[in-house]
Amino acid sequence: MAAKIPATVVTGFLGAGKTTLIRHMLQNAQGKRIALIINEFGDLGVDGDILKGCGDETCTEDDIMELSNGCICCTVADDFIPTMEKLLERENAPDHIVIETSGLALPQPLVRAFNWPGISTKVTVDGVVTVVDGKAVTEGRFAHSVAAVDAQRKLDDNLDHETPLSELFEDQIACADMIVVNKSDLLTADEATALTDKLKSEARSGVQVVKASMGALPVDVLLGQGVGSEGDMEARAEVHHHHHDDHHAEEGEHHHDDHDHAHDDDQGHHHHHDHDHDAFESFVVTLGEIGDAKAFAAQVADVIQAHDILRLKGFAAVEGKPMRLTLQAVGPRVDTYFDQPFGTAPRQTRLVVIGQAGLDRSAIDAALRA
Ligand SMILES: Nc1nc2c(ncn2[C@@H]2O[C@H](COP(=O)(O)OP(=O)(O)OP(=O)(O)O)[C@@H](O)[C@H]2O)c(=O)[nH]1
Repeated sequence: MAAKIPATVVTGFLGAGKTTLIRHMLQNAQGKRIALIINEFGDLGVDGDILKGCGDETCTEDDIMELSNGCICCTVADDFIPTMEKLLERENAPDHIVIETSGLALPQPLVRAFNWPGISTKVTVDGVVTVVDGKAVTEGRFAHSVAAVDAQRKLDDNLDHETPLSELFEDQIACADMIVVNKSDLLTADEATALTDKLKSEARSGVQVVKASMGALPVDVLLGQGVGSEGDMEARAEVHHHHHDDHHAEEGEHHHDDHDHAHDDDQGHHHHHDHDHDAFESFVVTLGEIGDAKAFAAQVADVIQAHDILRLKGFAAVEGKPMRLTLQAVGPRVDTYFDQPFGTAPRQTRLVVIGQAGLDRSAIDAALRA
């Protein structure tokens, strides 16, 4: 049986920066063929056009499918599943599928849909990425414009949950495998750290929380998480939701404020986009042979934990083994397997370490050598 195609679910409120993040990903896809499924809303949705105009040859118009019949999680069976089936029937299957949910979608029903017969054998959820508007959340709102989120809600006839924003936010956090604190260019370093720590404490253990500006994440960090999220739905419990008759009055009072400031961000006064490239760093550690594969994997897991490493991958030479040990780590999970003989290549261990800027390279290096 062919390997399952990995699918990444990108969720987060209206304006959090999902489209910006996906656009950055497409422009840095390194030849990966990515198909997009976008959940759009009437006039508010221009994401498809933005992404089609990204001009990247790894993503042609044919690779973008739009679901415009309303909230993806409320129309899973009618809309999402058939679209997915169509995509999977194609002759040249994509390397990766990325699904952008609308801001109001509950991610859980969508992820659960990957357990459906006909889908479950062909695709797996690589990871759920929740994009958070760092500025708005720091200021105690959830979205840049709560009024715009409410407008989106009203436009959607198919939306059958009137979940308060705070609960939607909790759901999006509870379902995340990676949380992106976006718009960190609008935060002070202290604010960004405080929010990151808070979200880490609220998320399930092992969930990566990363800061980003303009969704600029290395594609290696974003894709290839290999979680299989559909397999552990119990861990991603939804908070208790009230349906239909709920008046979610608590949100009403913010409307005026939001209106006044609705376009602040578009002025660009406080943006420091030239810092984007400093946000992540990677370096290579080269070692000689290692003694024992299992012990080394455990050691790597400890180093990852101690130094907040996002990704670590490469291969190792194991004493007495002719094969190369491939090592892939996402957060605290380390996968290893022997992939090919070294042949004439030097029997070295080479590991690429990826993390947010500020990694303590010499300490990491020393810990991996220990
Ligand atoms: N300052 C700043 N602005 C950002 C950042 N990321 C996105 N934006 C801006 O925020 C606005 C919304 O970004 P989008 O990527 O469209 O957000 P979205 O989550 O896709 O929103 P919808 O598709 O409408 O749900 C745009 O004007 C972006 O340029 C960021 O990191 N910093």
